[in-house]
Formats: sequence, C-alpha cells, structure tokens
Amino acid sequence: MSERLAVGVLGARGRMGATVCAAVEAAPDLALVAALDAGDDRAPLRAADVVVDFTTPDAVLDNIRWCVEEGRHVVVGTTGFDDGRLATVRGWLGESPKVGVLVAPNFGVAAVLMMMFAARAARYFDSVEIVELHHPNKIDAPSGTARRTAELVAQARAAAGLAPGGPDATATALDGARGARVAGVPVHAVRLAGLVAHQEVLLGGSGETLTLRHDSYDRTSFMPGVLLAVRRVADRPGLTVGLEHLLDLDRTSDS
Ligand SMILES: NC(=O)C1=CN([C@@H]2O[C@H](COP(=O)(O)OP(=O)(O)OC[C@H]3O[C@@H](n4cnc5c(N)ncnc54)[C@H](OP(=O)(O)O)[C@@H]3O)[C@@H](O)[C@H]2O)C=CC1
Ligand SMILES: O=C(O)C1=N[C@H](C(=O)O)C[C@H](O)C1
Repeated sequence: MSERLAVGVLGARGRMGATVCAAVEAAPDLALVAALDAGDDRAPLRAADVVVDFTTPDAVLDNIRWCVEEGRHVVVGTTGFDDGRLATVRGWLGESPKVGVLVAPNFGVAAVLMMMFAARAARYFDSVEIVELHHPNKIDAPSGTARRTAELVAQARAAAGLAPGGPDATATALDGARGARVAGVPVHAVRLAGLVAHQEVLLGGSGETLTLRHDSYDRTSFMPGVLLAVRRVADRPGLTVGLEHLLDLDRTSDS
C-alpha cells in the first residue's frame, strides 16, 4: 500500500474537529498525526501534509497564516470569511505559491447542491429569502452557508438584471423582524435545541413558490466532503472557495 497522507486537525476537541479526527482515523489512506485544540503548541502540525481547521472565526486566520508559512496545505471549515479575509489569505499564498488552501462554508454534499440549485433558480423568481436553522451552541449568525448562498443568489440575480431580494412593502418593523441583509438578500437565523444544521431557500413568483431545503442531522454528513478536500487540496495550489469545485457538477451520468 502506498504511504498514507498525514493529516493534522485544529479544533480537535470541538464538535466538528472530533468528528474529523474519527473520520481520518477510519480512512485507510489517511493518518492522523496531530490533534490540537486551543492553547496547544502547533509544532506537531509540521508532521502533517494537510491541516484541517474547524476552530472559531477569531482563531482561523492566524492558523491559516502559520500553515501557509510552514508549507502545509489547509482545509478550512471554520466560518467567518468575507471578501477581505479571503483576499488576506490570497496575499499569504502569493508568498507560498505551491500551497493549497480550500475554504468551504459547508462540506455537506447535499448542502452544496442546495446552494448551487438556489443560484440556478434565483433568476426565475420575484422574491428570494433564506432561513437557516442551527443548534443553539453556534456562535455566529447568520451561518457561513447562508451568507455564501445569499452571495451566490445575489450574483445570479444581478447577472439577470434583478434586485437581490424581491418586493417588500414593509413600512414599520421591529428590529430584526425582516432578518439581516446579506448582499441584499434577507437572511433569517433560528437557534433551536434539537437541531444540527438546516437551511431553506424560499423562492416566490406569481402564484407559485419553490422551497429548497437541506438538513444535516448528524456531523458525519460533512465527512465525505472534508475527506475529499483533504485528498485533493494539494492538487489545487492557491485558494479554492467552496467544495463545489471538487464535485464535477456539470456531469449528469457516468457515461
Ligand atoms: N464547513 C462546514 O461544513 C462546517 C463548518 N462548521 C464551522 O466550524 C467551526 C467549528 O464548529 P464546531 O465544531 O461546532 O465548534 P466547537 O466550538 O465545538 O469547536 C471549536 C474548537 O476549536 C477550538 N479552538 C479555538 N481556538 C483554537 C485555536 N486557536 N487553535 C485550535 N483550536 C482552537 C475550541 O476550543 P475552546 O472551546 O477551548 O475555545 C473548540 O474545541 C464553526 O465556525 C462552524 O460554523 C461547522 C460544521 C460544518
Ligand atoms: O456551526 C455549525 O454547526 C455549522 N456551521 C457552518 C455554517 O455556519 O454554515 C456549516 C453548517 O451549517 C454547520
């Protein structure tokens, strides 16, 4: 058997990090060489070919910079990325052009499909709004997935000459009643005991609606996407944003 790919995990004691460690340990072609959490020395990551980061929006940039400077490829699931933060990462990669960094707001294949379908559908409807629903321990709102979906929807609508959200006659409203605007698209965040990670994209036109819904019931739903990214990130020097770039989405059959 060929040598196994060495993987390090940052945020290893967290909900996602622990699930990633278990998935890496169960994969015959991967070896878990470092499982680190807040306060740990990063030195053991030097043994890793690829580092996976599921930490916090406050911690993630510093972790990426360290990995890029050390020549480690990075797979990032942590949220909190906007254009400015992505540009910062691109700047670091300019100094280390052989390193690959893949940032994905959601590693669930079905979640990625939901986002792609939403972007495809967006130009056919008058209105679009997004509702994301998560476990109550989540520290950021709205979710990274909802933010990215809103950006993709807004881009698709702009290309079709449409306003981002849709008609809305609201003249008076309590703060937050109409959600937050992300790229002009209304986004509503629910935090509810019992949930894991869920999202609905609501599209409305004359006399009809389309609802695209994705549900992650368990964090294992993210693992095929995380492991795919771990295996492929070294082949993609520079910055990749979104798992969709690894999914060959234009192919509709095996033939
Ligand atoms: N892309 C995707 O598919 C998914 C992304 N996420 C995102 O992943 C992130 C983590 O989520 P989740 O696992 O639920 O969160 P958790 O709070 O369960 O885990 C985060 C872990 O990171 C640790 N940590 C904090 N700072 C550092 C640091 N500098 N170095 C190493 N470890 C650190 C935390 O330690 P301590 O508690 O001691 O601070 C904690 O153990 C969030 O941004 C979330 O939105 C979640 C699910 C799927
Ligand atoms: O914190 C979570 O749990 C999740 N975070 C990501 C996000 O903010 O989009 C991905 C998924 O929704 C789970």
